[in-house]
Amino acid sequence: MTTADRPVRSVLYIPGSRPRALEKARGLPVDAIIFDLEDAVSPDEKINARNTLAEALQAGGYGARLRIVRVNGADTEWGADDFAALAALAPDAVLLPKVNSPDDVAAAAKHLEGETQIWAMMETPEGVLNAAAIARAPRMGGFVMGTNDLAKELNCRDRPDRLPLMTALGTCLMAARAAGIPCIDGVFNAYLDEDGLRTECEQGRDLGMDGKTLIHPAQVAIANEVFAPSAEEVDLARRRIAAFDEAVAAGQGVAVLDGRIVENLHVDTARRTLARLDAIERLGA
Ligand SMILES: CC(C)(COP(=O)(O)OP(=O)(O)OC[C@H]1O[C@@H](n2cnc3c(N)ncnc32)[C@H](O)[C@@H]1OP(=O)(O)O)[C@@H](O)C(=O)NCCC(=O)NCCSC(=O)C[C@H](O)C(=O)O
Ligand SMILES: [Mg+2]
Repeated sequence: MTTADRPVRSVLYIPGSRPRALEKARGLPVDAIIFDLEDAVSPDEKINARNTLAEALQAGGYGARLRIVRVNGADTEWGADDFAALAALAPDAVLLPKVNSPDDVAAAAKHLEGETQIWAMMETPEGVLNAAAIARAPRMGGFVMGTNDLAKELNCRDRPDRLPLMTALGTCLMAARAAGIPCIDGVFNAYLDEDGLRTECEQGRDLGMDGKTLIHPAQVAIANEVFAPSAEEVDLARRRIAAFDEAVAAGQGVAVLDGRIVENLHVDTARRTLARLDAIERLGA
């Protein structure tokens, strides 16, 4: 399974400075973990967090979960040392904060060896405007929406329907899809509000997001459920494929199911739904 087609329904941030949380994550059913050295870690904990995280990653135990390390920006006093530490941490991907242009990615790529991918935090207006080029930059493996920073930069209001963020979410999603990389939705800050989280996950799923970034274990089950194909979607996918196969066998190019047409492109979507289900089941196994 490549990172482009593996499930990334639940992507949990863990501050690198919290040993208990780093331990707990080994048993959480998350698809991916962002081990954070940036905004979840206070300046006086930065060096300690890097060392604590190195110990945790070297000890291992994270199984098939995608291991992503978010470093501090190259323009900060910690960025260069974070990057230097990556060789020993050997994560699947490094997540760059506040990416503004493909040049930011190219500069980071020069310091990486092996297969390590680069993922980009999409959280600045300039980054969003350059999303298509960033998505095609060297080693680019995925986008993570930074909706808190975006809201700050846009000076927009915090609305439950996220209307002010829709342009940025749609632009980044479009760029990610054109480049064939995943796009993960931003965090829902009220981590004990299950109904609010579910509504926002549903919205992200409706938009086409691949998963949700999370900040607390209590959010994992809802993201895993919403970003997996539902029983109804799986049933419809199977019936569409069967109806189309039957139509083709009868010499027709279009089938009709439940009063709606089914064309080739709907069958592609149906097959993708079933492939997603398979990938989730394989990851669980
Ligand atoms: C929000 C928190 C500070 C709450 O922590 P805490 O008070 O410890 O919560 P609980 O007591 O309810 O925790 C229960 C147990 O769960 C473990 N735990 C808590 N959080 C995590 C976690 N993220 N990963 C793994 N495990 C976690 C606790 O250790 C407890 O375990 P146990 O002792 O066994 O019972 C805290 O959740 C937290 O710090 N969350 C992460 C915050 C974070 O990472 N923020 C930065 C990312 S958001 C961002 O920057 C996005 C982007 O850049 C943007 O711009 O939008
Ligand atoms: Mg941010």
